[in-house]
Amino acid sequence: MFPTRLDSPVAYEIAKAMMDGFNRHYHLFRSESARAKQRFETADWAGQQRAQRERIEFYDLRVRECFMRLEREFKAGEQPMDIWHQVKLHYIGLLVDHLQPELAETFFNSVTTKILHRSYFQNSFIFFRPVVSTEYIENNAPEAQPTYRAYYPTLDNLAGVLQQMVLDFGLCREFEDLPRDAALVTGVIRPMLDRVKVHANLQIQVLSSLFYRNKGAYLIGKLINGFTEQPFALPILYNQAETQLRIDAVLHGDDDMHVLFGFARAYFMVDMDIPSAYVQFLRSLMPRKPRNELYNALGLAKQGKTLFYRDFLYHLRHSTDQFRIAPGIKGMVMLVFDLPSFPYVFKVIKDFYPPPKDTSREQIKGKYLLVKQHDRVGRMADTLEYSGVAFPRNRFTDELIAEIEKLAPSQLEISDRDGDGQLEVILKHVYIERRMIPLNIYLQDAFDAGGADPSNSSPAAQSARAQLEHGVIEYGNALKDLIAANIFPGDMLWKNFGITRHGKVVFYDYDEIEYITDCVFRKVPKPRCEEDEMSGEVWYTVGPHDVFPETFGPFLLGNPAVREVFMKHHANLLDPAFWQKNKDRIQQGHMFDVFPYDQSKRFVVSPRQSELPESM
Ligand SMILES: Nc1ncnc2c1ncn2[C@@H]1O[C@H](COP(=O)(O)OP(=O)(O)OP(=O)(O)O)[C@@H](O)[C@H]1O
Repeated sequence: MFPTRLDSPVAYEIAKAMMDGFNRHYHLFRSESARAKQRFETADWAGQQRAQRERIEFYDLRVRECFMRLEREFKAGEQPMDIWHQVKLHYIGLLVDHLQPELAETFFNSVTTKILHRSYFQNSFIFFRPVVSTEYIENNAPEAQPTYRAYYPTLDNLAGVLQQMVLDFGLCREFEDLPRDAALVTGVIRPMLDRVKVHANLQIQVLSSLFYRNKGAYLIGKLINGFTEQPFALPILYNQAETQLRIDAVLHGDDDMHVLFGFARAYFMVDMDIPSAYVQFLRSLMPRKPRNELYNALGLAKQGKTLFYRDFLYHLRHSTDQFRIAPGIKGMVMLVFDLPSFPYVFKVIKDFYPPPKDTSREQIKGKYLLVKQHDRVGRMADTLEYSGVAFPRNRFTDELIAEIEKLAPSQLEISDRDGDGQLEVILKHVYIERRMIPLNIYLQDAFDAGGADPSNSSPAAQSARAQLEHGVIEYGNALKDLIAANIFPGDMLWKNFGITRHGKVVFYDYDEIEYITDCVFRKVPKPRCEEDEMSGEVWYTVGPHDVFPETFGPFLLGNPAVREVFMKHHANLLDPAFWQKNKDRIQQGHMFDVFPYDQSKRFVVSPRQSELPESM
């Protein structure tokens, strides 16, 4: 299919313009990420959040810019296919020795699918899989940083080496007491080397850029001894007076790392020359984490999306089960389905929403976009948004097809789009997110196993009680973290939250989300007369942004065991004054800390804690 001669000058020019477009994108993306260091050093938290939000837009802006240049300068859309084939070969040539070839391939796909008719990108014209390897890429420029640095401590000088390792990041802000912190870190790391043979290769490898997010900077590395590798992260935060730095904890082991890099958190800002090398290093720390999620965590969401789709197609080819309506209570706004063998759910916005839902497709998309751009503080699932997704028809249950036909007919096409004789289900617009156990199901399982029955003391009932307690406490913690992030979930029912593999409660129903600062928290007014008191109806006027926290109880706390746990840990969530106090703080410009790790891991819990919503 490809030409044997590259004889078109315009083809080279188009390829070059496209590569220039990508290089400009990565340059801007990287500069913005690199500036995170300075924002951290000057404690510019509002700037850090703004940059995190704005950087998400960069990719689409650059794709549009490049598309317009190609149309303007080369009438790209009118070029015949044999010229496009030459464009691709030239582009591949330009990828040799490129430091971000996989990202540049994705950029080519984004631009060409905007220009060319669908039939071209069906026939493998775009990069369906990587053409250029990302292995062993190095930047040999003299000023280039290596991807990671290695340190060779002994058992005796570990603290000194750790101290040097931190200083090598050259942060222009003093530490309160770095020798103290290095000793504390040593206190956690040193026992990992107790009772094991110390091998000749004992070393610490650390990625050469810090990972910035909100008010923290994270040093990411691993301790290697023999064939054992122990991943760790050191969060660097400000002290209480916000004048000097300190190391706040040592996060280590699988769970800590997965929570830090979780899919429900904002993307990190990292100054990287060779992102694939960062991903490879991170994967050595978290081998079970899909590469798409690591690219996402690094802010390279388009690459994450590309890799997710490749993983998905690969999974489809190597599985035989059928898509089905997702377990749990059906949504009023979203039609949700999943493939049992695959850990994600697919969400389609319905065409009709029954009362009391008063919304529109555009409003719902707006809310999902808000979440994408907002700091998700580990409590709101990230979503991947796709349009025109095709699935094999024979993998859909008839029940699911009937459900889509009934509830979202405008989104559905069943056809043989690419003419290969296979019927496809093509969905116009889909959100995809990690599958969790809906919290209502999680609690129901605990009830079914006797967790809410105080007279049952069997081991199964005790473990169910622990499950119930964990779910309810974590639910309240999730609400409080959302408050800290200025988010009011709107619909707080258990079914709108899920439990992750690591036991975190995460919110996933965004259509009624509001900023806390837009809400009006009110006490339920006192009845004016007996008639008011007896009335089953709401007798007082309610504004569109009014929220009455005292009324949450009847919806949430019908079960006495649930009520008991909730009231013990989170009674303040039913108090309008609590919500109002936090709203005031946010309005005064305060940015709460949200820690991607358990409080018990912190070296010092500062008095600042008492100012925060109570879970934190
Ligand atoms: N990430 C997920 N993991 C597992 N199940 C999910 C997930 N997202 C949604 N579900 C299931 O699909 C149902 C509906 O999803 P969702 O709450 O997003 O829809 P909705 O239409 O916005 O709901 P509502 O009617 O409350 O507004 C949930 O109650 C849950 O059972």
